[in-house]
Amino acid sequence: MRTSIATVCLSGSLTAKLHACAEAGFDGVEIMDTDLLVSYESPEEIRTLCERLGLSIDLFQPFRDFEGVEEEPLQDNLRRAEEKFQLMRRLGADTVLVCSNAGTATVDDDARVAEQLGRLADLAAGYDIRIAYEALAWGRFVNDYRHAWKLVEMADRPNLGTCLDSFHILARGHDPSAIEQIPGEKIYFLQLADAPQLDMDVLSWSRHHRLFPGEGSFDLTAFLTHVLRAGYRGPLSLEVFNDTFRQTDVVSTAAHARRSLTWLADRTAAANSWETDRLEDPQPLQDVDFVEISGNSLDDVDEMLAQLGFTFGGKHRSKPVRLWSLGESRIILNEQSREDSPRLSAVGVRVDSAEQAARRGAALGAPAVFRRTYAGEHVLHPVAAPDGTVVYWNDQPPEGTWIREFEGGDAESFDGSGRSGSRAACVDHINLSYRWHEFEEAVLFFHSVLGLSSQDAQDVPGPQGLVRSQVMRSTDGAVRLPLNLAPPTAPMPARHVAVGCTGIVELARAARRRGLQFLKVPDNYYADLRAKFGLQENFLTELQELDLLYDRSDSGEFIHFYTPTLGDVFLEMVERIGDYDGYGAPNAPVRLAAQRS
Ligand SMILES: O=C(O)c1ccc(O)c(O)c1
Ligand SMILES: [Mg+2]
Repeated sequence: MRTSIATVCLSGSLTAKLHACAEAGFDGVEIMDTDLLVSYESPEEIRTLCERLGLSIDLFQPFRDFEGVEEEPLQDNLRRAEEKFQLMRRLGADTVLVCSNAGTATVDDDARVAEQLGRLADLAAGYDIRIAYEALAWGRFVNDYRHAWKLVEMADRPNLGTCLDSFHILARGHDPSAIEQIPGEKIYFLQLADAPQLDMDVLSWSRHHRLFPGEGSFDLTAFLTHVLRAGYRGPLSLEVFNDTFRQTDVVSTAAHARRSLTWLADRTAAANSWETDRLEDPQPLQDVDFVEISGNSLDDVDEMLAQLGFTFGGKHRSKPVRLWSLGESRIILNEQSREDSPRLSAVGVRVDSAEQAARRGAALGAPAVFRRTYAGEHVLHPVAAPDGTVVYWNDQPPEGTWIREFEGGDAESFDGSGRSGSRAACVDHINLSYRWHEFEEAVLFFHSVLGLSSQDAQDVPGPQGLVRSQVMRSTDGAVRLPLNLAPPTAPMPARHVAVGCTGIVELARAARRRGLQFLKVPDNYYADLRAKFGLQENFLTELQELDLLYDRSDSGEFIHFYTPTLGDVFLEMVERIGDYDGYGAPNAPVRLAAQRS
């Protein structure tokens, strides 16, 4: 697989972009005219730099609005084109992108448009240039790839082909299967972009909200399958217009972009049982092994866990690390940390093969994390998520491995198996928050490295604007990670672990007796609950006395409460009744506001 990327995806000067593309391992680039015209380097200097960096210039995009015009403007368009062909000769680029006319077209006549494209191709032939004609989703008369291909076929020139762009095809809901009817050698170029499903005008959607493959909701695996079945063998090129990516660090965004193509090629090969470009398959996730909270003094967290009814599982025999558990939920407190305040620092998941999972992570560029282990200790293979949260894979039952390294736990109720108490508790979900420039990369990481799939994002009103919440989960829901994105200037929301339990009302009452203060819920909330659900008065009073929150769906009920925030982390206890499958989203504004006051 050859890979390429449009320079418009990235931030900075053209030379900085080219260096970053080479460093990320791309084979080539698409250069947009604007990137060149704002550069002080001559076309020859850019050509030499690309050669030195091992990058080919796979596509150049120098003008718009060529075809579908009357003869007089066409003459001027041909003149413009010839100047750009001369420039391409200096640049060493041999394929030019011509987008369907979105601005000046007045002629809706396929025969005349095909004839005009033919004249352009004949002019380009004198410069050994190929024309790749692309249907923009908002083209005036040509906005469907099948129409663009028909015009190319009608013009019938040896140096005229088409450029397919997944965004224009999938955003319009056009069936991509007809791609297989285009001869592969006539598909001159392939541009790939994912996008979230948005209900907005397609031009703004395209210019601001495209995403790298694996981060949105387009079925790019099926799309690429059609293109490869057609016989296309050119580069997979990313053309992702996105305001965030054009502001983030160019080197890390280029690496992030490159990983999205590794993921897409792997999943497409896997879906078709092709041998090439395959990685190890993602390991199905069984459940959450543990969650780790770090900080250099975690006494407050110990106290809070004891108040919640967690059992002390012992101290690690060689490190300042402690274990607490409630049922199957295990929380590790790690004081080997330079950070003052507690933060959620690691998540362990259980899989069939930790080594295979680690190999897939490495192939997708997830940085390996070194954690000191001593003789006889279970060796894990952690990697870092984009925000630094460490992810561990474990393929052994916890009682057979790392649990044994903890000594001096509460033997009465802690049976050494990692389980404690009789409550059927487990980690229900882990809520992670991201800064504006980390979010998409985190989605790609959890999707590609851990094999989690995205559910539809929701916007939750917070005190400083909408917080985007997107749940990533394993197929059976055993591992669920709601990811939160705060508005750019708002403080980062704290992260939290939600522990599922039964008998939450008694659990809350016992925690109160042990002195735990919950996050205070306003009385107005309970008046609203009464109006919304018509709850029994004594149940409502019980909820209110204990600061419990409540939600109900067609499939069940949800009762939950939050602890105060310690440093950057807090806990939530949740009880799911029936088949309730959400996260209490209607209550999130209450939590976000309470945490700010
Ligand atoms: O938004 C645009 O103008 C634009 C330009 C070139 C492309 O290949 C494209 O997909 C969109
Ligand atoms: Mg395009």
